[in-house]
Amino acid sequence: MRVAFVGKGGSGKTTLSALFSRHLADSGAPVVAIDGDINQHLAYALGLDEDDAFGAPPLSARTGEIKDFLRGTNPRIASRDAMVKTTPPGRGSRLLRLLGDDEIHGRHVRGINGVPLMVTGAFDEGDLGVACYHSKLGAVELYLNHLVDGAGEYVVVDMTAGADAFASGLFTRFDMTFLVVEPTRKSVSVYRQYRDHAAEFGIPIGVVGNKVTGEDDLLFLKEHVGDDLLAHCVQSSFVRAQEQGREEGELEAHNTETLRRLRTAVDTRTKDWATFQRHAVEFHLRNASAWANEATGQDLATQVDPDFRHGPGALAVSV
Ligand SMILES: Nc1ncnc2c1ncn2[C@@H]1O[C@H](COP(=O)(O)OS(=O)(=O)O)[C@@H](OP(=O)(O)O)[C@H]1O
Ligand SMILES: Nc1ncnc2c1ncn2[C@@H]1O[C@H](COP(=O)(O)OP(=O)(O)O)[C@@H](O)[C@H]1O
Repeated sequence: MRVAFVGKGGSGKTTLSALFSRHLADSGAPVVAIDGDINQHLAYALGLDEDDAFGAPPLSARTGEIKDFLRGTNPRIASRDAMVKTTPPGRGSRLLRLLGDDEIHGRHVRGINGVPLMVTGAFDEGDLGVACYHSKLGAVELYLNHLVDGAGEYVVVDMTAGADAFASGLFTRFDMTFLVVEPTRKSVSVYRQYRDHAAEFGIPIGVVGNKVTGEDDLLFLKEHVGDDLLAHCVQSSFVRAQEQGREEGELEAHNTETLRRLRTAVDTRTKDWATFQRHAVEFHLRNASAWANEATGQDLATQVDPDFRHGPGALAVSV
């Protein structure tokens, strides 16, 4: 199952992505966390020392190689240059198992305190004015498009909620999207925007309140978020201590219960591979006509393999 944490910057996406990934990993579940936030902090939130480097290349540094690997022998994708981030898998494409023995997991995953993590890479000065952050997310979208994950396996992506998420089909690649919302008007307005986009495509979302300090905060969230409010985290002295470099205490019981509820919300979803692939194709065709046909000089609609059925059955025959 794939889970995204989105929200306004500073709302606590990274913190909750780290706590949730750790919660899953501690239970023994296979999990891959992915840092897709413009502020690349997830490794540190998982406990990497501030002075240490992550130690594996960011996905965005190897988008070309990743395209070559994933296109495999798919005859509809002639080269890496013809493959864009929305190019859906077809017969001959390489499909991935979670944490499988393949070059993407092998090269890009590093375990941080027991949580396998991949990172998209920082938006650096070289990118200013020449690229948008969504270019960094292309490899994540390709990874998710080619992954065949099962129940009880988890991918947790820490992601910005900005327009970048909607620049491709990335926001449709998840079984559940958790919107992290603080009890503030700004945070609620980001929720409303995201909710409206998600509703247009039938994307399941749930709101997680965060940094709740009392009854007034909770009432504010209930009033503005209503039934979308799945659970909330209270202001956490455990999180604050970690931020201050102190490993002490345990996560508050209320917050642990919230993590359990989030897991239940994910576990009660059922995978619908046909809809997943339909969305992939739909967004590929949109991107093809909006910019990608022109960018590649090809008719990218021909990349769609009408006889490909995504899911565990396709994995069995993948190269
Ligand atoms: N949604 C959307 N709308 C308009 N233009 C877009 C969009 N997505 C990507 N692009 C531009 O296409 C170029 C390649 O994009 P990416 O590097 O993100 O990805 S990929 O080619 O799909 O792998 C790249 O342009 P250049 O930076 O000029 O190469 C992107 O800015
Ligand atoms: N429940 C919480 N209790 C205490 N501090 C929190 C909580 N959630 C987030 N924070 C703090 O708020 C700040 C922003 O959180 P972060 O996860 O980096 O946000 P985002 O990823 O959405 O930008 C960090 O300093 C983090 O430690």
